[in-house]
Amino acid sequence: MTLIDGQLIREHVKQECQKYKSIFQTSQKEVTIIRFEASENATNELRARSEAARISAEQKVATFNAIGINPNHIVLSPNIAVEQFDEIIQSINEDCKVTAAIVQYPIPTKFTSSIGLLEPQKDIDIVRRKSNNLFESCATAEGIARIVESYAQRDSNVAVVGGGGFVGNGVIKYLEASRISCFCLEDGDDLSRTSEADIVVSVTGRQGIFTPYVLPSHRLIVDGGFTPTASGVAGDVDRSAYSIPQNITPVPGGVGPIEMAILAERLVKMDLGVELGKWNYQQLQQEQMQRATIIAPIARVFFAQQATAYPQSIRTERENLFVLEGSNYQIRFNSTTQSLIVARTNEKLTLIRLSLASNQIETARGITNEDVTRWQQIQAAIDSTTTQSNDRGMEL
Ligand SMILES: Nc1nc2c(c(=O)[nH]1)N[C@@H](CN(C=O)c1ccc(C(=O)N[C@@H](CCC(=O)O)C(=O)O)cc1)CN2
Repeated sequence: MTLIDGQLIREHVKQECQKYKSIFQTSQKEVTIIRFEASENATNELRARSEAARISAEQKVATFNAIGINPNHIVLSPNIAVEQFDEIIQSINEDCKVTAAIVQYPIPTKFTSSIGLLEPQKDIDIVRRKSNNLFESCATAEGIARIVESYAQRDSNVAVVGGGGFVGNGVIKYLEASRISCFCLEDGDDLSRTSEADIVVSVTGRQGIFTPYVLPSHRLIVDGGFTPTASGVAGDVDRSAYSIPQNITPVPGGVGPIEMAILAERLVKMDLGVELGKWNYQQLQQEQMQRATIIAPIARVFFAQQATAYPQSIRTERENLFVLEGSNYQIRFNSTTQSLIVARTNEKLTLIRLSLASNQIETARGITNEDVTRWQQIQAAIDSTTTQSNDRGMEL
């Protein structure tokens, strides 16, 4: 089983967007993200969906910030008057600084007709549920279809479980446009019919419905569920079934970050009319692995050398966690898991995770060609140690 890393795609698209960042920053364009709080008498299910909307909205804020667009995150009470909400939508339509707007689902029913007022050219996530001349369906549906395309073969058949809903319906439209054979199953249908497919997409939002008992071995499972629970976030696929398919998008870390990548691509298209190149997950992954294969051994040797020659340069963050930090990168060594992590200083994202026990690269994402060049310079500095080092060792 291989876990498909949605963050790898998100980081790739973020990098692609960097060349437009200064244009966005200069123009001071904005994206509005509107979210409703759960009402006091909301059911537990509705509360969970509102919490998912909050998490998703915060991910959007981070994504838009990263590419130089100002996010304006508005949180509304479900008790405001419909006329008040209509005015908010009208002001978005009239404000030329606002490039795009997203209203997070769930949307209280009394506001659903107001969504139709949103200017179609600003509807980046097709929340009006009507395609505009830019996009066919919501970003989640496009992201799921793009992952399926990365794995589909000529004779593939895709089961879309929850295919009658908004996201599922969008997935089917995208797959049909790409001439990928698919069929729809509804929540409540016999899930064993997924055995007719080599790829399964599940967008029911029913946590853990895919247990090992209903899941034969597939080429790919795309889990579009996201249900916050007391013990963490759950997808439609039960954790106990993760080892069965050949490839699976995990929750969290799968479809969520892929959706953010699609929104970033869409923003570039909406605001600048630029269509970014289509990514293929397996190609991106290969590229990242190649870059990580160059960097990981350099990081390993560098950490070992610094730990031996300049032990004072290693910070003990926890009993089992030792950190070497430079102005560009951090190397973290976990003595319990025997793994080495390379990250950028001041960023949480793991670029590379290397298992020292197996010498396997377990994670590789967000690595640019510039990173490879920098690490090759570090390698050159290691090779000519005495000329480059000072009493703290070499700069990372
Ligand atoms: N108009 C829209 N409404 C809503 C959307 C949306 O995309 N457009 N999303 C849903 C909630 N949702 C899926 O159903 C969702 C939840 C979370 C994420 C996400 O980015 N998750 C990340 C981060 C997880 C974390 O920090 O714990 C991940 O999976 O890694 C995306 C979508 C609500 N309404």
